[in-house]
Amino acid sequence: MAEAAAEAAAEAATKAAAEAGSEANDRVPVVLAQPCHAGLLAGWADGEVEPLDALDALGIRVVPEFVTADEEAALVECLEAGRFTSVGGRELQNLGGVPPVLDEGPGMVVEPLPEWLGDVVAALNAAGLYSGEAAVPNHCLANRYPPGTGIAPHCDGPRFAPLVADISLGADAVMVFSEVASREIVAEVELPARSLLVFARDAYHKHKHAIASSPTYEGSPTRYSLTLRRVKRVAEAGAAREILYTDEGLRAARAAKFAHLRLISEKE
Ligand SMILES: O=C(O)CCC(=O)C(=O)O
Ligand SMILES: [Fe+2]
Repeated sequence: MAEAAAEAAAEAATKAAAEAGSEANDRVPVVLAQPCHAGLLAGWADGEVEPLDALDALGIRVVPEFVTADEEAALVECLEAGRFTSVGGRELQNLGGVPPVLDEGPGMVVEPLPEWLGDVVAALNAAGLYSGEAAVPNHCLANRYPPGTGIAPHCDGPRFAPLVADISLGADAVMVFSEVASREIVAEVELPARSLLVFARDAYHKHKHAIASSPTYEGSPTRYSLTLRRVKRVAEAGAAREILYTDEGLRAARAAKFAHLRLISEKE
């Protein structure tokens, strides 16, 4: 696709996503029960607890049944009320803003995370995942994988604080971690529907992760994931106004959005 056409498509998608956002925002919070998870991950992100196993030592842990089946259904319903943008087969919604691609510029113009997601963040916090404000997620990339799609090996990179909370909904998947330097596969981690995957430390910095293509048989379930992270560079309130209300700001924001879409569609 020619660059101009791609840019126009990205722009249309941005507009559609902005319009769709307000629909999804109206949804009430999905309240999570899971009292057993309180404190479960305290100190984990900083490597302050004894690892459970070799995976955990690398900075990878899966918490099965982080949400119940009812909560899963409610979360999927909230996602389906928003509008997904198709990027390289998989479909996504940027919630909380569009992460900046470039090192310069004012950073992400922060939009509040949708209300329906509020208790999910609270539950992660209650589990003790975040040791300080600098790690609390301000962004959620929601992925939807139509049959036959996945995500190629990639690192989430320096735009985010190195701590990912990834909730699987609707279907199981396997995440493959491979060492950046050697490309050696070090782990194939099962992500059952309703589980929470957290990864940090070496798993974040020294490994790529990938999701194999989803199955294509008739009636195969659709998988969704909520990937919650902290975007490190955010625009000051004044800068945000400049971006949103001046022609130059809007042009820069569009270019950044396009670069972001290109980045996430060209993983490896
Ligand atoms: O779908 C997933 O579980 C992983 C998504 C992912 O790696 C990403 O959005 O960066
Ligand atoms: Fe990722």
